[in-house]
Amino acid sequence: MASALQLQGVQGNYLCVSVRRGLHHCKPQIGFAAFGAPVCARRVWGNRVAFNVTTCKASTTSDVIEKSVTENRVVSIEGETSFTCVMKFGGSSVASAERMKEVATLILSFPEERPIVVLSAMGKTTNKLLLAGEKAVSCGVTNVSSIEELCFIKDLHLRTVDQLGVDGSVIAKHLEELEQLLKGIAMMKELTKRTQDYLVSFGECMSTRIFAAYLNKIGVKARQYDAFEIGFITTDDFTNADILEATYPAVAKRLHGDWLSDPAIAIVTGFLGKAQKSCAVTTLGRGGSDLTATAIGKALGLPEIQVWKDVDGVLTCDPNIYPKAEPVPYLTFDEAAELAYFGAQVLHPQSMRPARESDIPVRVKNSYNPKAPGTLITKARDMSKAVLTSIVLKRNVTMLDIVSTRMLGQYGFLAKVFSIFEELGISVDVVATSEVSVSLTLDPSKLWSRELIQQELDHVVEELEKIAVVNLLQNRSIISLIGNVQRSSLILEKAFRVLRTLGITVQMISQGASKVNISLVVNDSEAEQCVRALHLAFFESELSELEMDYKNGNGSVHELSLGDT
Ligand SMILES: Nc1ncnc2c1ncn2[C@@H]1O[C@H](COP(=O)(O)OP(=O)(O)O)[C@@H](O)[C@H]1O
Ligand SMILES: N[C@@H](CC(=O)OP(=O)(O)O)C(=O)O
Repeated sequence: MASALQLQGVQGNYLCVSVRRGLHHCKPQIGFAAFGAPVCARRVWGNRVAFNVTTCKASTTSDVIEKSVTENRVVSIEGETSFTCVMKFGGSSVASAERMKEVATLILSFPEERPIVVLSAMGKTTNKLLLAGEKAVSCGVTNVSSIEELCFIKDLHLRTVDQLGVDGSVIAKHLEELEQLLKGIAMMKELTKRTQDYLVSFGECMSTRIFAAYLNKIGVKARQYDAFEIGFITTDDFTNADILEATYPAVAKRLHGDWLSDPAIAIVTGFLGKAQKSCAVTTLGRGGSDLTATAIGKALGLPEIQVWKDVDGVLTCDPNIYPKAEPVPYLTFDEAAELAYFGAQVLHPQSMRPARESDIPVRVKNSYNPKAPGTLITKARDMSKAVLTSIVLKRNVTMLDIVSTRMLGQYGFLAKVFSIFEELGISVDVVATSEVSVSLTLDPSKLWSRELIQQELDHVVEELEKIAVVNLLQNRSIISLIGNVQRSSLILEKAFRVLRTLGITVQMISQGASKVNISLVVNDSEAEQCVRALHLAFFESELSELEMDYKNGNGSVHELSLGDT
């Protein structure tokens, strides 16, 4: 019974709690009565309740706090007069002075919100910083000042400051330090992952300073924060760090405390953290600002997390592969996580975790088209009519066919295979097994952190060959069909009809335990064509379009009857 309540914190006269495990369907007092506390509900939103603690006995309140703490619940501070939502704007949304002005207008168009704003670096700044770092390794100290990417970054940020009419001093020190850092790299002729993280952090540090200065200039009180200074504690895995639990109470305390003493919109650097052991700046993996936003949402127990992009939400496939991709109105956390993990660039693979843990809805919106409804991501949705939600492509995957050299029925074969991957620290994506063989795919970049170099692959094969016959197949793609796997027969029937018509051989198929994903492995060279044809079959019901597309193809177009889509 006690586990029905999650303490959120005390603010002023209010004690805010999340009511969990179904109790939110009951009156909040019932949940609270689990602690025997005679209190009256002040305000209810979602599954959260704010109680006026001045109307209940102080000793009762501290009992609740103590009990929650000793039961090891997350204690975070939330208050009804503090922030109301987190809004994350990606690089494309803040790529120029013009875009920053539009984002400011957009934020101010929600006067009822008191947002925490998470920003990425401007435009392609992170890529440029990475390139500048690479060039610095070999260009020599005297040539650093003329590295093309450094000049571009300086020019972009100084121009933006100028066009927004804010004081250049907000970024002057950072630009100077950035050049010094690149000179240091040139001198050392080496760019470690740790230095690389420090290097790319300049992007978010500058975009947030410029934007906060602009808001203040137009009379909107804003305060800039570097995530690594306000409690974002991560592992020491530079370039792909993981947020640690200690982050949530620390971030909530800092942001909430500052609001209480001096209310201002918070402008926080996305993507960055502070390593627990070394205390150096870390990054959360490419696209990591989404994760910063959901972590802040969880820390403060906010009612909604908004992620603003340059597309009308999560789409039915990558619009760069197929421009007719359509927005998906609703997704579950599981679907969104799977989609992100299997390569949809639109969301960071880990970003759904904090939102799911705290059951906070995530809205993906378009900052270029704010009226579009976007995608709402929640714990559950009506799946009764859902078949396929989205098609995702992950390219440049390596596949391994591993056949045991032992007799049928040997136990421990799979365990041995996977222990080899564990020892070598290599992530496996998709797996299909029979009694004596296993086919699997390897993540080409270990969650975007580094390339699986040939040397490593050779080493894997060498190890596996001690127990099996191994066939290594490169240049493969995983096509993930994200949707209602309860209807897998329908999805597979339709998908295989499309692929047969195209003359494509599927080299592996796997249905994940998550129940939202069916993965097919094909050759890289065939993958985009497959995605387009599958999109046509699943999301565009006009048979005439199919006929137009396939009339010159190998198979019979009339076989591609769409059935119920
Ligand atoms: N399924 C998908 N839905 C939406 N966008 C996708 C999808 N797959 C790939 N993308 C790409 O992701 C981009 C948005 O993600 P990202 O560049 O990280 O945005 P931001 O920088 O604004 O955070 C889109 O412009 C689009 O090209
Ligand atoms: N700037 C970082 C972090 C990020 O989240 O960027 P974006 O929101 O533009 O994908 C990157 O490029 O990876």
